[in-house]
Amino acid sequence: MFSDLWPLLRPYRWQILLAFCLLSLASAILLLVPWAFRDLIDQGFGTGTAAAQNAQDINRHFVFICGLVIVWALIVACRYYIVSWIGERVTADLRSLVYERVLTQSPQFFETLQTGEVLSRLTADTTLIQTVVGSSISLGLRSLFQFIGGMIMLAVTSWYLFSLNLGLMLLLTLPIMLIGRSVKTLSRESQDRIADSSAMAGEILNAMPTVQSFTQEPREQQRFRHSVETSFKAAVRRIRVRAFLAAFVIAGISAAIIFVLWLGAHQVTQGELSGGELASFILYAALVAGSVSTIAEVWGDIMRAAGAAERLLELLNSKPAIRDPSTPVLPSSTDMASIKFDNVSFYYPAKPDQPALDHISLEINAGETVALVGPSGAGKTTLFQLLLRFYDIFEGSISINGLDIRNLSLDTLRGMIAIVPQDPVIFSANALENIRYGRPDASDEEIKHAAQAAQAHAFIERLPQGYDTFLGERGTRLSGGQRQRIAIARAMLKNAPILLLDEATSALDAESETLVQQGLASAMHGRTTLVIAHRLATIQNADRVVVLEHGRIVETGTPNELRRQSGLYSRLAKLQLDIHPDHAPQ
Ligand SMILES: Nc1ncnc2c1ncn2[C@@H]1O[C@H](COP(=O)(O)OP(=O)(O)OP(=O)(O)O)[C@@H](O)[C@H]1O
Repeated sequence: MFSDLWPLLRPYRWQILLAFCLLSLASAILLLVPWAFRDLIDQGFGTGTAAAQNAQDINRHFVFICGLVIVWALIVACRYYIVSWIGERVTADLRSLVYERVLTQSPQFFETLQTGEVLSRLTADTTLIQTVVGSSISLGLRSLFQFIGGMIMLAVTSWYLFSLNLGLMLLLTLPIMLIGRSVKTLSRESQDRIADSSAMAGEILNAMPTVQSFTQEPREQQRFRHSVETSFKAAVRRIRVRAFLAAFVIAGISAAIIFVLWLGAHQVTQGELSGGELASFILYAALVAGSVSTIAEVWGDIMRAAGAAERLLELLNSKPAIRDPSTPVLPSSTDMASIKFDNVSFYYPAKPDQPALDHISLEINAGETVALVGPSGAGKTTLFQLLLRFYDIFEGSISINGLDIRNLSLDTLRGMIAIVPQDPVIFSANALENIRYGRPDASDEEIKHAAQAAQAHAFIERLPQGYDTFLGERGTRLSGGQRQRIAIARAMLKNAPILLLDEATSALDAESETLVQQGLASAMHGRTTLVIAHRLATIQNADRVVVLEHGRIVETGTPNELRRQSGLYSRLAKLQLDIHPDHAPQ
């Protein structure tokens, strides 16, 4: 498990080595202290020497001990700094890496994993790992050194007492390991529950207006409380086991040491051991006991982090379903684009038995405007998703300029397409930056030009700080129609050869729609455009209309041709256009 994290630690191996050296040094110094005490007791208080000599010896020993402690403190400070630095660094890298992997995932991934869950992994799980890398491991290693050193010094001081002690401790190891393992499982469970509540909160906070308009706040609070309680219970299960582990370790080790000391005390009375030896044995034993209880604690932490690491590695190792081809083909031209859907069939992974598209064949010439029409759920948006290669098709092929899109790099493919989605996203930035999202290197002038074409310029100018006005998270300060116009400006700025409009003007009033249509008409000029529209009035200028129903193409032709037939289009046209004589085509 932790070996999988090694690539993250590798760049900092020199810092780790330095920390390791400081750790060894600090432990070695600490181990010298009881030794100095032994000398102090046995030689400093030694009988038969002159009182003045005695006092000098005591002073010398104390100066030595003070010196040791000061050096020790300095080394501890350096080690603390380096180890915490490594912990923070590795966590920061891990967060960025996980985020980077998540960003490359295809939509299918996000269908099953909620964003709140990803956020919880990015924050809560990485924090656990930070605790372990940034403190627990160093604490554990220090204790391990102290433990090993302490045991060696115990052996040097009294072999007999040491071997007894060692035997008793070995007996305790197995149960400690077993309990540690169950901490890991319980920890994973508790992290999972925390992620559940984050996911729930994330979803609800994104839907506050709906929650409040249906006055569902008490119910949502209840649901969240329930979820938090579940994660609390999972945490309590983990804490219980850890508490038991701590009690077991402290009681077991202390009992072993006390037993050994009891024997030692008898040895002193029988003259087999000096008072100083027993004193230093006690100090070493205390050191060993202290380090064992720290190791147990750290072991619990490590097992807990192992649970978190498992969840993070799942994210790190999940391969995106849609990947670049190993040797992407470079298109000869990206200025113009013809599109060909050849016998395309597609099922969404979540609905494997119901085709979203069923043997679709459609050729669109460069510069042509094709409107996609059809009832809700007919598969219009799906065509866009497939063209952007958000999903791979099961049968047939999609090509641009004669090149199968699976042979193009995702950057090239998506760079050739500008889309105005059904529900445009506005980022928490100002108007200028929101439009610039379409082409990050665009100048302010180009942005304003695109805004003018999308009929967004006038309303942006009227905002309190014009183009510098912050549009709020998810564009809550804009109306639906204004959001659409920002999205249209963004797509226009991208200046790509293919333009996809998914009900791009559905939220506009008739007047702005006419204006935006004019802007769009100039954007469509020379571009291959696919327009999804429910309002047939908006697609009267399309070169061709393709009518979809149940994932199949049922009619194609110019708007006027289709109106003259007695198919689905003419039925829809009768319903929509004939009752709005203003919009009826001439
Ligand atoms: N991510 C998804 N997972 C599973 N099924 C999906 C997914 N997205 C869409 N579908 C289904 O695929 C079918 C086609 O959906 P699509 O969004 O392409 O329809 P549409 O013609 O664009 O509809 P509308 O006009 O309402 O936007 C529908 O039955 C829909 O339920």
